[in-house]
Amino acid sequence: MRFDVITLFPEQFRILSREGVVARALSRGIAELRLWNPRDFAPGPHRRVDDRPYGGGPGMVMLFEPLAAAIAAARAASPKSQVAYLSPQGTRLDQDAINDIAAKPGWILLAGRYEGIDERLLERCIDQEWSIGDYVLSGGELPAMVVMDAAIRLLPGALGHERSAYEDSHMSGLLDCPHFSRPEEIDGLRVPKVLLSGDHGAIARWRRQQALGRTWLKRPDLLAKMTLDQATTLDQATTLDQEAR
Ligand SMILES: NC(=O)c1ccc(NCc2ccccc2)nc1
Repeated sequence: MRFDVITLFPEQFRILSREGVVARALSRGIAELRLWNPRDFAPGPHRRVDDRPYGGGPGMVMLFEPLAAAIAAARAASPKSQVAYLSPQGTRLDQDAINDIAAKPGWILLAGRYEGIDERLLERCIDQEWSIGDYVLSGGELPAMVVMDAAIRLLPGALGHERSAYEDSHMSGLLDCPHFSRPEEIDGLRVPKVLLSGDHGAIARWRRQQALGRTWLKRPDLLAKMTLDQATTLDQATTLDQEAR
């Protein structure tokens, strides 16, 4: 999978190639990253990439021409990739959206700065607009890295243990179950007995019921997406959860 990122701050992306799942995927060729700086496409001696907004108001707007030229260069290098712009005005991403993103051959990600970009870029050059949440950051670079991390970890071979990506909570539409490791007892707090039983069926059931119970208590909105039959086991889970407490 190939990511082309258009950014005024390419140095920020060094962090991805240093350590962790994304760095390993990049070094193994499971994913590729290429950076494009709009300033390299800005004409004239001053190579301007931003200017004041028509109509007045605070801050600066990223100019059409350098971004359009950078996007065209990235499209030429990655003809199968669509262009996605990271902005608070974009479609909210969730795990389903990330799954779809990870299924594509590549993406050209546009990381905006300042107050945003000239609106005509959205008309002429951008295919999709995404938001990682309802808050404003100083730039689209971190959202771009969030999307890359969430998508790359789903690629075959990216995680040491394949199954852990697909057993993730949000992969099942539920929140995650509790996790425990050594020691068995900390300050009077013990590991649930079922996890020490070696009974993998009981353990799997307990984990599922815990995930259902937690989702019901903390994120009932996620349950709205689930079918009725799955939700009925919820009652059992909540009872079990009360018994376990
Ligand atoms: N919530 C997000 O995904 C997000 C994306 C970008 C961003 N900052 C850059 C920017 C600011 C204003 C207009 C367009 C881009 N902040 C948050």
